Amino acid sequence: MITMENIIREGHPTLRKVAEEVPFPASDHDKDTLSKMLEYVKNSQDPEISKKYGLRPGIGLAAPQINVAKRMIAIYAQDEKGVQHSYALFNPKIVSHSVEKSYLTSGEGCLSVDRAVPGIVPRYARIRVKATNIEGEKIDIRLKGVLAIVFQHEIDHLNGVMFYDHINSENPFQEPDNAIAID
Ligand SMILES: CNC(=O)c1cccc(C)c1Nc1nc(N2CCN(c3ccccc3Cl)CC2)nc(N2CSC[C@H]2C(=O)NC)n1
Ligand code: NI
Repeated sequence: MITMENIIREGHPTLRKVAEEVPFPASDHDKDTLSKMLEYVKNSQDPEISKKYGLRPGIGLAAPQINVAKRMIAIYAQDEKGVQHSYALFNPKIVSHSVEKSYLTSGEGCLSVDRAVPGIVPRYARIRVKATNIEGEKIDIRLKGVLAIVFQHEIDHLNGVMFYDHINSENPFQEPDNAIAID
């Protein structure tokens, strides 16, 4: 299982690399890695398992965070209706997005960042993502709310981008124009 020892922290060069596309069909090794990434995110949200293994909670994880420079992400999050969503994806790509922005009013955290970095992280409010799931099926999904935010945060990791790269350094709490605040 993946634990915090497997998660690299800011300063490690892999976090600033552009990750490689996963060739198809995905190898059993890559499928196993992606499955373990989803298992981490689920475990990290379980009070007993996260306590037992000292896991920091998260709703998303990208392969570069476990020092694997491949385009793989795992997401386990509830939408605003409380519906649980689970994604283990190869080669996710944002194919279109809204002009309108959104942001988490409490800012963003990252399992590879062992400090709070206060500030508003402007994201696209709605995105369309194409990817291949762990079963090898092509998916084409439209996302909004927290799911849109976590997808953008994790896809950023595949391009060597950290959430705080988006924070306005002059005024970290400046609300972006035309943006939806998400609590
Ligand atoms: C600096 N302020 C803050 O961190 C911050 C502070 C307050 C609120 C928010 C909303 C903040 N922001 C923030 N909180 C989260 N969690 C809230 C707690 N939760 C969780 C915790 C326990 C059990 C189950 C779960 Cl579900 C896990 C997820 N996650 C992210 N991000 C940014 S996008 C990727 C995602 C991620 O997984 N990061 C590790 N941001
Ligand atoms: Ni992160």
